[in-house]
Amino acid sequence: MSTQDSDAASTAESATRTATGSDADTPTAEPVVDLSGVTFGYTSTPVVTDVSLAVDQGEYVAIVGPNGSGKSTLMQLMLGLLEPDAGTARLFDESAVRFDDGERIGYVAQHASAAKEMPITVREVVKMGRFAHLTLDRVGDLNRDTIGALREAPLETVRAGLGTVPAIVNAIFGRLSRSDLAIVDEALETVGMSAFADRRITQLSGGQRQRAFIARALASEADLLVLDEPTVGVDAESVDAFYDLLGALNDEGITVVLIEHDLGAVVDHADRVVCLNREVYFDGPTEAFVESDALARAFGTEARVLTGVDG
Ligand SMILES: Nc1ncnc2c1ncn2[C@@H]1O[C@H](COP(=O)(O)OP(=O)(O)OP(=O)(O)O)[C@@H](O)[C@H]1O
Repeated sequence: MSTQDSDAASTAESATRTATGSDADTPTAEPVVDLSGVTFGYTSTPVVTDVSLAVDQGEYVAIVGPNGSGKSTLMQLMLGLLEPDAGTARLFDESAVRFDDGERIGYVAQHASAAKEMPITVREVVKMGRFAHLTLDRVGDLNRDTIGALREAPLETVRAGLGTVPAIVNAIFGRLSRSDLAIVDEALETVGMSAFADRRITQLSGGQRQRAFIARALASEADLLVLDEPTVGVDAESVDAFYDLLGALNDEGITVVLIEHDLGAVVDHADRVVCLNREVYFDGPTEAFVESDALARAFGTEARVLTGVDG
């Protein structure tokens, strides 16, 4: 496999795209995600072994692999939620575990199930995307403890999906400015959820809920969208709409990294595929992935069923 060639091609391609989000005029020269020789195990047995992987700004990368192959673990290593046992993980050119600029990342966690425990509306979920932009002068008379917790909130929001303490959420909703609220409205409109803005998140279909989380990521004006199996449990029509939206965001320069079990969707939408089964079996353009033997090696016979490819 010639990953170097493909890396060079994707780097060149991404360099031609226009950046948006908080760094609109200053495209990042360093990779957005940079894993080098990363090994990690929950026990003494590694579930991710010697993975090196760089994602440049503007790329659209799908991570695929069989169940239990380490995809979610790899994503958590990318985000600094887990620390490598060996190797290095960097995010926006900082150590991933120390990275604390939550506004740059929109993370849609697998199933986003935490929402079920929080009786909040779609609009409130999306407002949470603005928390990372609140500065101390805008939180006014909140007491010291709340401010301390608040400063943790953006990262917590990113890292735990919806893991922000409700009391803090309530305390800071009132601190959002008019322009914050306009951004929230725009994000809702972009994902086609304006009509559902005041509906509780628990009263949505899976596809609608995922769109609400995408809107939260949009409202945060993230440069990097990281999505862990975002279309699980989502009906076919909503999946198409979801991918249209993701493609449009990527066209605007937002970097997309997603784990997707549906290889048909990967082939249709992603520019680059990383095929994982504890180690990297393939890393390159989607077309080359389809023609490679990585599927068979990483998935075994499962691959044909997943792709509908006979060969
Ligand atoms: N918190 C954890 N503690 C211990 N082992 C874990 C933990 N999370 C995952 N594992 C194990 O690590 C391995 C990789 O899991 P991971 O969730 O990263 O795989 P995956 O490719 O995302 O799987 P799936 O496609 O089924 O979601 C599996 O064997 C899993 O059982």
